[in-house]
Amino acid sequence: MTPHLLSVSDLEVQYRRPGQLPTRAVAGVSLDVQAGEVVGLVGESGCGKSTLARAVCGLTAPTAGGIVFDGTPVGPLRVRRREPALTRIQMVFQDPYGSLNPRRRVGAQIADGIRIAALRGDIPVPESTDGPVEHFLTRVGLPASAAQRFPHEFSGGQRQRIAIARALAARPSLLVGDEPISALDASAQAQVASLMRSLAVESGAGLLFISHDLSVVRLIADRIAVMYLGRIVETGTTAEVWDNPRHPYTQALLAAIPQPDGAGRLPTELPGDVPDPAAPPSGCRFHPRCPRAFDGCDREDPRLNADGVACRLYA
Ligand SMILES: Nc1ncnc2c1ncn2[C@@H]1O[C@H](COP(=O)(O)OP(=O)(O)OP(=O)(O)O)[C@@H](O)[C@H]1O
Repeated sequence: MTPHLLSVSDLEVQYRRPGQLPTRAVAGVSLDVQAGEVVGLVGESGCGKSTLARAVCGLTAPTAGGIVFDGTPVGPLRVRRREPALTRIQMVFQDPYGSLNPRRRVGAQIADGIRIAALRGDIPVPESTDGPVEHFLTRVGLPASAAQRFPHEFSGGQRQRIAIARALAARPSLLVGDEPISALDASAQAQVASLMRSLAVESGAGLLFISHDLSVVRLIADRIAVMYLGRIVETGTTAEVWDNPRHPYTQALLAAIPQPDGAGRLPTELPGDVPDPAAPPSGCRFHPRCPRAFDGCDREDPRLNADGVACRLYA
């Protein structure tokens, strides 16, 4: 069997602040991504998606568990030492304003990615980066003239395309998109998501695409993992999760997607907000909001079963 490109096992990430209870933002997550595969990670704000993404990229230290990327353990120390192998993970963030340098021309920023790949020895050091920069701009649907301009001269969607071009220029084998479309207007969202999918798949890279929007994720993902309060509560192929959601939380997420006729897709409503991960509910973390909770859900804490669902209804 081919080893996974990315293998996350039983990962825990806690934030500790003096005088406060530790926040277990990621509370035992296992997740794999294969080369050429698109995995969508969905869940409400605060469920730990960004923390998981940052740990995968070596930007946040795990408290327990492991992350192995292409046979190499990932940890902040390895990233700080600038281990070349880990530059094969490239991240696209929610806010391209924050991730692009406003004072540098777009071409120079994409050239940084090209130099990263050259330093790693994956491509020869180019005599000039002009040609490769134009190539990556074209791949993300921007004209060559964009290289001479500055980020503020572009729309949000175009800036995100620039961030994607810069990430791709570093020849990643794993692309991690942390809410890369949530700051974009509706018309740009599906375009940018589809672009990330096609460019990742064409180059044989894996894509971990994080979003709170299940309706966009299902357009591009091969598999979906649904996260709730630091845990994955359901995982399966996109068709399985979309057509036959089993966990009451997944059902509720789907129910919240507006339909053309104004009605929800499923007759389920989800009360309340995601609880504070510093003081999670006892038993199943979802039980206080679960419309299908029954006796014992406040005591037993279900883990993902062999069918990819963490719920006592399917024990
Ligand atoms: N640096 C930090 N220090 C303390 N707590 C943090 C820190 N970063 C995140 N948290 C907490 O960890 C939990 C998970 O946050 P995280 O940002 O990973 O979730 P998310 O699902 O990505 O949400 P969002 O989409 O709003 O970013 C939240 O309760 C958040 O308040």
